[in-house]
Amino acid sequence: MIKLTDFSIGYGDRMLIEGVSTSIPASCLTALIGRNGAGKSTLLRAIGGLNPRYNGRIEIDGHDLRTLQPRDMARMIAFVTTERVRVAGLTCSDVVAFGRAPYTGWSGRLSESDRTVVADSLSAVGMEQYALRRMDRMSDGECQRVMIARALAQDTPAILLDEPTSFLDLPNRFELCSLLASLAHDRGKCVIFSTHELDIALHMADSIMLVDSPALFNLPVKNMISEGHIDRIFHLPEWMKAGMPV
Ligand SMILES: Nc1ncnc2c1ncn2[C@@H]1O[C@H](COP(=O)(O)OP(=O)(O)OP(=O)(O)O)[C@@H](O)[C@H]1O
Repeated sequence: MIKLTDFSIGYGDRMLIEGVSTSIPASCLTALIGRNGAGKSTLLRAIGGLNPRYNGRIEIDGHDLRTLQPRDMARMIAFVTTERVRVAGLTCSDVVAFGRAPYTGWSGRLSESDRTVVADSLSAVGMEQYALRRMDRMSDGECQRVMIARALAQDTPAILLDEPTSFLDLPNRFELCSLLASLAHDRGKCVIFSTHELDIALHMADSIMLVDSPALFNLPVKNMISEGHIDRIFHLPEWMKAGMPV
């Protein structure tokens, strides 16, 4: 689904990731982890088409990212950032409807089928009853669900999320990750989310991408643990190691 070939990225003389080739498949929930400043957001933004200053090649479903037109790109990848859309007066439904922009004409007018997609997307994240509620009156957890509904409405094979669980309490973190897992497993999407929550990454994801600058490891969770990468990078205390999946 997403393929990096001889991929390098950095700022100035500082390489964050260098000479990496790897693939991230569809139907897979991948957690992107690494220490602070390792380059997680930089990598995610590059894959999402928001940072073209990389070397090598990024392919989405066989298309070179550099050759995709913005509208085609928006039909391939949805990006959920930590920013919240809280424009006064906008309803949740309005915000989710933005996700249909790659499919509507210049007027942005929604067809009947666009409206159905918006309603279905809100329903998929359990927010159908919030459709007409104002975004500026949503809690962080509710807001995050609406932003994911917007990504769903974009109807892309890949969804990238930059730290989607920050600001959420523990039950909501696990609930949100369960939702992401079901999008991957039941809808066949390629879902990549960056996180600092190691327990969530290790217990909820199928695969882990670990930025160990300038290397990038991309392995199933169990291999990532058994090969010692987690221990080496995060220096886990014994009590936490005991709770890791084996
Ligand atoms: N526009 C920029 N120009 C120069 N350096 C940058 C720029 N953006 C980020 N950096 C630096 O690149 C490094 C990686 O940043 P990035 O935000 O990708 O890391 P991260 O792994 O997401 O970090 P965190 O876990 O702290 O959110 C950091 O040292 C950061 O200071």
